[in-house]
Amino acid sequence: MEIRSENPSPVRDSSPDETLTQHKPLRCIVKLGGAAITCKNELERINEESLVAVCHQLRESMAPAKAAGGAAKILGMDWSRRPDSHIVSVSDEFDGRPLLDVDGSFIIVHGAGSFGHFQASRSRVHKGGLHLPLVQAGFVATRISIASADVSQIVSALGAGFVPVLHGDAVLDHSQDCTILSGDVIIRHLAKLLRPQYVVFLTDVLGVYDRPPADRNAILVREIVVDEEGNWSIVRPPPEHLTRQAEVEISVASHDTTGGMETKIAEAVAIAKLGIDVYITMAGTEHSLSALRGVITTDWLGTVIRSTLKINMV
Ligand SMILES: Nc1ncnc2c1ncn2[C@@H]1O[C@H](COP(=O)(O)OP(=O)(O)OP(=O)(O)O)[C@@H](O)[C@H]1O
Ligand SMILES: C=C(C)CCOP(=O)(O)O
Repeated sequence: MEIRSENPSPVRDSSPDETLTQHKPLRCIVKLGGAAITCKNELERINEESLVAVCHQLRESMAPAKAAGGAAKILGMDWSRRPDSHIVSVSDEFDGRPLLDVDGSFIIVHGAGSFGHFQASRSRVHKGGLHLPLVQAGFVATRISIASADVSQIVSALGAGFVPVLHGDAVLDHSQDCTILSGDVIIRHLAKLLRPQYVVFLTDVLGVYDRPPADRNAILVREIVVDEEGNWSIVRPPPEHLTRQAEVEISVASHDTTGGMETKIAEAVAIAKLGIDVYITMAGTEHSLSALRGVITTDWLGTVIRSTLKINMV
């Protein structure tokens, strides 16, 4: 079974030789899904409660063992809160460890959610046609709707101990001149280049269901395996427990320009094929914290997507 993303990928695939070397191994690439951190059906509205919860969990997961779960021991230098002052604020517990004292081996990619998708879908930027005035206008409007991030220096930023924060965008494209590049696709390419230990997709539902989760009979798919060819199959619950056996039915919001859950599964499968475990779960829950830590227990709720090769090796 294979799901193909509707959008052509504007990012060129790399050969294994192009795998980038870094100072220390990348622990995790995490997607903060737009469905979780924004109110995806309301134009440009952040879901602050969810975003704050996710940020706390990220900080907890990234903190070195000494600080995990305890008081933050970080040298703060946030001038943005005091624009007329150059005073450096130092947390009371500061004990001489360096600025940004986090385990820097994380990359965060956030979804657009209610930013970008509305503008892009109204002007059909994801379908190409940059010569059309409406598409040109939509291309600009989409880019204005989300703040920019410098993607080109990810490895240097990691090497310097920073946590790169990226996002999808309206981009120029070889095959249809312009399109919308999803954060989900960016993650697949980064995973191929940087080989994180695991990848986490946080969204507004617990994982992949056998049908749209709005259906109250929908069943959570707990585990999907991917073979060497990239074909995937559900192993937990056993397919015979599912109404549609090996298939999942997916609905995508009309203003979603990047394929919604369908794209996420396709990208997650491609990542798992590389031998990298992928966890999809709900943001701001105990399950997202476990996923961010890379510690999955039997009572964990979410969808694990992993390679059959890895399972055979265990
Ligand atoms: N079979 C399914 N299983 C799981 N979720 C599904 C399914 N069908 C539809 N969905 C919907 O997919 C949505 C999550 O996908 P979506 O791409 O919107 O997530 P996101 O990554 O958080 O958002 P964004 O792409 O804006 O960053 C959920 O809101 C859910 O209702
Ligand atoms: C500008 C847009 C709409 C980027 C979309 O990225 P995604 O929400 O990660 O799929």
